[in-house]
Amino acid sequence: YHSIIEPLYLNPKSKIPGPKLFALTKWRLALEDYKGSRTRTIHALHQKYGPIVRIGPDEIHCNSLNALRTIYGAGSGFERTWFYRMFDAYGKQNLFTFSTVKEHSERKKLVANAYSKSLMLKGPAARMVQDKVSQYLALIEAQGDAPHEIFSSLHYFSIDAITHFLYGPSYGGTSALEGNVQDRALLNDIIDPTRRYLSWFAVHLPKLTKWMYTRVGLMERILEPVIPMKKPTTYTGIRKHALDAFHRFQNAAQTEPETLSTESTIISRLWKSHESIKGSGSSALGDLDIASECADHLLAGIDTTADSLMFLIWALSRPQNSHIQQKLVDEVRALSEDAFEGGMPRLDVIDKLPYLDAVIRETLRLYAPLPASEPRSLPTDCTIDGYSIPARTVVNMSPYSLHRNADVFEEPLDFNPDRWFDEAEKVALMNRWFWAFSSGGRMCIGLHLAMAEMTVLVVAVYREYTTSIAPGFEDKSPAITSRFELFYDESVPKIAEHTCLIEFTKA
Ligand code: HEM
Repeated sequence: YHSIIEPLYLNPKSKIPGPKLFALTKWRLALEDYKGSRTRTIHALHQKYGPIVRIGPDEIHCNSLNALRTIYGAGSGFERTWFYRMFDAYGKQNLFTFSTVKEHSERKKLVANAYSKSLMLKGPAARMVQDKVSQYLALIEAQGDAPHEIFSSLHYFSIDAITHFLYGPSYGGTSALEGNVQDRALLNDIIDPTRRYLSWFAVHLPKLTKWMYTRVGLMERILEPVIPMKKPTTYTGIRKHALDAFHRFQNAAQTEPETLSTESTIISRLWKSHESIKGSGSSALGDLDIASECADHLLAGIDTTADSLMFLIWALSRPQNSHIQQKLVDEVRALSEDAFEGGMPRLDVIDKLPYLDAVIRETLRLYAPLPASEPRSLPTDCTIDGYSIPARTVVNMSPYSLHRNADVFEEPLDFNPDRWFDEAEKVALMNRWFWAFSSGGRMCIGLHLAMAEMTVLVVAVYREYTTSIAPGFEDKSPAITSRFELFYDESVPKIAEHTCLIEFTKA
């Protein structure tokens, strides 16, 4: 009764279309996760069953504007699920992992202003981005005519930018672009493919995973050959770097508090708030809360921006897209000298370049760096797309499926920035389906920082260079890891994991 009759015939979710085996056991979807085919399989289920599909006994997946508003609209009341708890750092929750609206909005108030568009366009953050882009150009220049591996170099760029934004140059800002070996090594555990198995274990067998990774001595040695990812596991180095940066900052703040008044970093904002409410009875931030918050933004800001930039440059470099690259080159080379300061693009000017915007938007549509589902749940019953959904059902939507709806995006697998110049009505519809940064209260807080990094780098690169695919890389798609899966361009025959070879030719 409990295993078959109730889930398949009596549960309100039994009315939702979908394959019976997925409705009977969560392990059917877990198998797709293990194979690394979750997102593509769910997309195929939508194509077969329609905009709402049951993907587990207590889990559904949606693909409609109506569901998007109901679940992810501002004030919807839907909460992040336990799934996000694997992003806690040092045993503390943070913006990414809070589930309740109250906890989340209290924390968000402390940092939201620092990520606002107006602060990003001018001031220290904009100068920091220009500085990192100029170091990126120096790296390409130093490479000469040899092909350049942009997966790594763009990760150097993104880690340097986000660490400087969070901690400033003195406490945790990295120098990977300038060749610092230790800082570059922080990225080593990101490229280990076994990180996908570790994610699978952490999500599907969390207690066993925790047990395996906390053993010491003989037991640790016995388990070593069977653990999903050898130690150090993903982000171990980055989390340690983040904690060290926090301690350096804490020392400085305690010994020379006057340094704080000149700092505009995220860590200094959190510290000031921590100091101002300490002892006042309100819930002050603990030391590790600050460390966890910064570590989380650090992790959120590395792969996302680097992976998007890599796909953007790769897509523009493909021979079939040379006309697209040419339009972008024409736009950025037509900019007047006023659009630059110290040789670097001024963010407040290039923010409004229409073709650049379309290229970035199209990259984030087709190659969203976080393409997979974003699980949420509601403490009460609700209705989605006409179906009754019991309280605490896990509901999901994904950029991958939203961005491949052929009724909205014609020829969805084509990289075509020109689609964003279609009739106003069509563009308005595409914008409503565009979901790379999520939406509502839990929308990406780093959106404007990411856009700043991408726009300055792309303008600076295409003002000075044209790019093409390096010989030997023509039939390969670069590929990125997101959770348990590898994502790449599905129309290209071969995959090159975590590598992308590009030739830069000076104008
Ligand atoms: C192209 C670049 C980026 C994309 C496409 C992106 C996308 C996203 C998405 C889809 C989410 C929601 C995830 C979910 O609910 O499962 C998110 C949340 C978040 N992102 Fe980004 N992100 C990018 C860059 C950044 C950067 C540079 C930062 C730097 C701080 C950042 C910080 C965050 C944080 C802290 C959250 C949690 C926000 C909250 O819950 O209030 N992201 N991002």
